[in-house]
Amino acid sequence: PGEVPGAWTPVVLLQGLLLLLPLAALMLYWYNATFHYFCKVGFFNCWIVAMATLLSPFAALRGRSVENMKLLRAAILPLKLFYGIKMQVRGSEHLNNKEPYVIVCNHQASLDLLGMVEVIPDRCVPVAKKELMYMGTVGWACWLSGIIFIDRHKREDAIDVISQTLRVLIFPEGTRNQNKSMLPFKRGAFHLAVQAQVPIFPIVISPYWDFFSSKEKRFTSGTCTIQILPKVETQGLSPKDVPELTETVRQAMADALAEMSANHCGDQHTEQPPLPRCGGGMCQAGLGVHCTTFHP
Ligand SMILES: CCCCCCCCCCCCCCC(=O)SCCNC(=O)CCNC(=O)[C@H](O)C(C)(C)COP(=O)(O)OP(=O)(O)OC[C@H]1O[C@@H](n2cnc3c(N)ncnc32)[C@H](O)[C@@H]1OP(=O)(O)O
Ligand SMILES: CCCCCCCC/C=C\CCCCCCCC(=O)OC[C@@H](O)COP(=O)(O)O
Repeated sequence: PGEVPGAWTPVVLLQGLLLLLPLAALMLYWYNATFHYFCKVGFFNCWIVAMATLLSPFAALRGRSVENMKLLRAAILPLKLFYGIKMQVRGSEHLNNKEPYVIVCNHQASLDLLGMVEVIPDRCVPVAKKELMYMGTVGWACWLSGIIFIDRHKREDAIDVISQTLRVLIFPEGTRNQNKSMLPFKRGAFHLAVQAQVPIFPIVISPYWDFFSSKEKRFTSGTCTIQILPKVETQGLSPKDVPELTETVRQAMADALAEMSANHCGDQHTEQPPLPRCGGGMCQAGLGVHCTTFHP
């Protein structure tokens, strides 16, 4: 008793186990939501690292250039197909603009990259935290693509770096946020637009609740809507207008997010914290947003 019968040597047992392992992984992938989630997130990260490693040498031939953003986009675009995520872009006609501008977008998760590459115009670069620069070949690929890195703890340096580019995509929440409401906005993007007197394009990516949640470890397929809102002009505005401008844009984006949430997720309504209302000054300054929307 206790002895392994002749044919069942440890080697055979090991072989059997090795055969069973992929099968067990496959079963887990289909029937265990958490395992499914980690596989998909793992694949996302591996894809990014692999693509960055493959493409960086080609990008390096050109040197640091916003033209390399095209390579980066091409590498990320197919990911939505692997994940079965349908991207719907609304309002893309608003972005037909040859002049400089500042794009502001809500930031939920790394998955925003999929939405970002759908809409980011040519020669426009995102602003990212400097920690991304140290992520091996990923950081190198980002640097080669002209992505602007800021140290969020060094305000003066960050302001200085952001001010040097004028076709820029900024996540004004400053960090990832999957809550039902948007975080208060950082003001850098709005100062930049006012200083350069260029318009702001607000972009809202619909909530991922119905197919992705890092808290609940859920990642299925689904539809994501990217809404490009009408541009907000800054001509004639001065730095003192920045706080009101920031709240006006945030409110327009919060309204769009609330509408998308209601359409997407039936019973999950967004909870918007009370915000300063769109003031008369901004409306009179012709900010290009429909203030009626802000006074329900
Ligand atoms: C195959 C290839 C693989 C590669 C794939 C990878 C691709 C990745 C690409 C995408 C990356 C996306 C990454 C996203 C992120 O990393 S999000 C994190 C970083 N982003 C931000 O932080 C957003 C930008 N932040 C700002 O603009 C901030 O305003 C900042 C300048 C950093 C200052 O922040 P902070 O001090 O925390 O807060 P406030 O905004 O409240 O500002 C404080 C006071 O400073 C005044 N201020 C701000 N900016 C200016 C300015 N330009 N000029 C003058 N004054 C300014 C502001 O008004 C505040 O003062 P008051 O309170 O108004 O008196
Ligand atoms: C040899 C070294 C190898 C390093 C390997 C690194 C592995 C990294 C793998 C994949 C990286 C995916 C990068 C996607 C970046 C998406 C942008 C993003 O979401 O950044 C977070 C930032 O917005 C806010 O950060 P916080 O929410 O404040 O935190």
